[in-house]
This record gives sequence, structure tokens and C-alpha cells, in this order.
Amino acid sequence: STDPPLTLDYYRSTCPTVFEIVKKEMECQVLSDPRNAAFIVRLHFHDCFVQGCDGSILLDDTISLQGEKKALANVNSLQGYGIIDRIKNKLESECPGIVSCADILTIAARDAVILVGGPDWDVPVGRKDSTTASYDLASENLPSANEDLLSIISKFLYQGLSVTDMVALAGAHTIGMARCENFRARIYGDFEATSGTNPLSESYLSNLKSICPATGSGDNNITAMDYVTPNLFDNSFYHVLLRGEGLLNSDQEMYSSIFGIETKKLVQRYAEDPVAFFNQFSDSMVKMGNIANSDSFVTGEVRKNCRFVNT
Ligand code: HEM
Ligand SMILES: [Ca+2]
Ligand SMILES: [Ca+2]
Repeated sequence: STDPPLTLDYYRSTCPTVFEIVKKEMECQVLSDPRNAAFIVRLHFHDCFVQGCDGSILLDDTISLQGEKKALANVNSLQGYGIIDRIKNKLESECPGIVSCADILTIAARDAVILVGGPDWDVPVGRKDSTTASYDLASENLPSANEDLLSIISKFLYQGLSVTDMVALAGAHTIGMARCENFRARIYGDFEATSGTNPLSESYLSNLKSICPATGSGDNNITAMDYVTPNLFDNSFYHVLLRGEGLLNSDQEMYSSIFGIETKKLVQRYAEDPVAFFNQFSDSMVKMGNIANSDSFVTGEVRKNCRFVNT
């Protein structure tokens, strides 16, 4: 296609301090609560898988626009919108009308990873913000915890991301939390393939059951996906999978599914070699960040307020 390429120096003359401003605000946010890093990384992922990385996830519902925030994968789950608003406000006073919300989110996700101990990489910029969102694509394109491995792989391939990208990017689960409704089926044994071959240890399982009751209440109770180092971006998540202790069924399947010969090798590799994980994660984040919305380069804009299309 004819998408203008993203470049590292896109804002060099129009907003030279953009990277500093994003970093400073992310430092405050992650210092006050490390989970803010997880929120922003996931927000960026959920943006890029729906119409490309175009800030569509940030749009609020209005009378004339149905946003993505209420789609199943996002509702009661995605957070961090206020952090992007704060960064946007700072940038609007420094260089009004210049930096897109999609770029802010992409840069902030990189800074989030660094601030919790993860790798550093350069972020190409120059994205435009969409004037539309897609509730339907948010429902179709985003993977869920109870989905099987092949179906999740196909969602990554559809975005131009490989199996290697998928296994590395899922390593983002080395930080952050999941809600009971996303691991209930896993801990109560509704997955023959996974729970059958990889029972969770008794003590871990009883702990999870106390957080997440079998029925009724507690859907929004949370626990860490990497219970060893939940606030540190390291390769510990892959060691959790080697022990069969992945919290999400989808994560454990990368190691345990009979269809996961390739994914299992990658999990083993990233568990053994943290540098290989960091390098691949960086490359795959750039690749994910480059998923383009070709329309938004033509009809896109730099939103004044990340929650609303410009009037
Ligand atoms: C491979 C397919 C993936 C599936 C099925 C998946 C699914 C999930 C689910 C179910 C949660 C818990 C949400 C909740 O309970 O509210 C979650 C959390 C999270 N996901 Fe993923 N995810 C995947 C890939 C990714 C990728 C590619 C990234 C980023 C690069 C990512 C980043 C995160 C983060 C940081 C959290 C923690 C958020 C928090 O603390 O609130 N995930 N994911
Ligand atoms: Ca998007
Ligand atoms: Ca960790």
C-alpha cells in the first residue's frame, strides 16, 4: 500500500520535546502505581488490533459514534485512558495540534515497559488519529482467554504478526492482573486439554479458588498473571508456563497445547534466554505499532481531545 512510513524524527521540528514529556508523565504514573504500566501496554495492543494503531480505542461513545470501550474484551477491563488524557493535555500546551493520540499511546507503551524493567527500543512516529472506531472489529479481532491456540494464532497472522511475535508479545503478561471471569474456567477444570495434562499445584489452585469463586460473585476479583514478579518486566512469565501455572488458559496453551509445537519451543527459548525475549519483544512491539490504518493517513487527524473526534 501507499502508507507514508513512520519515522523517528517526525516531530523533530514541530514538537522536539514530545518524547521527554511522555516519559516524564509515565514516570510519575508508574511510580504511583506500577499497574499503570500494564494498563498502557494493553491499551496500545487493543488499539492496534482494531483498525490499526489509530487511537480508535480512546474514543468515547457519543450519539453519533459507537466506540470500542464497551466491546467484550475491553469493558470492565481496559484502564489507563486518564493517563493518556493527562499526557495529551501537557502536549497540547507545549505544541498544540501536533502530536496524535495514537503516537502518544505508542510512545507511552514503550516507556511503560522500560519503567518496570523491560527493554528499550526506538518508536517510529507519524500516526494519525482515526475519525471512526469499530465496536464490531473490537469484538472480532481481540483474542480472549478461553479461546483455543489456533484461533488466537490466526488473529495474529491476520494482523501481519507471526507466531514468534505472538509468543513474545504475550510475554507482556509478565506484568499486570487478570479478573476472575477470565480464569474461572481454567481453575475449575473446564478445559480438558490443558487442565488434564497440566494440573495446577494444590496450593496455587486453592489460592486461586479463594480469589475466584466457582459461581456467582467475584467476576472482577483480580490476581497477577505472573505471580512471581507481577510488577517486573522479566521473563518469569515463561517459567510460570513451564511449570504449568499459567493463569490464563490461552497463555498455558502456548506451552501445553498439542497444536503448540512451535509455540512451546518459543516459550522454552524465552524462559532460557531473557535477552532473546527482550530483543524479540522490542522488535514485535515495533511491528505491532506499525499496523497501519491506511484510511487514517488520508482522513485522519490529530485529535485535540483523545476521547472525541475534532469538530
Ligand atoms: C495472545 C493473546 C492474548 C490474550 C488471549 C490476552 C488476554 C488477556 C486477558 C484475558 C487479560 C486479563 C484482562 C482482565 O481480566 O480484565 C489480559 C491482561 C493483560 N494483557 Fe493480554 N492477552 C493477549 C496478548 C497480549 C498482548 C499482545 C499484550 C501486549 C503486548 C497484552 C498485554 C496485557 C497486559 C499488560 C495485561 C494486564 C492488564 C492489567 O493489569 O489490567 N496481552 N490479557
Ligand atoms: Ca485502533
Ligand atoms: Ca514479571
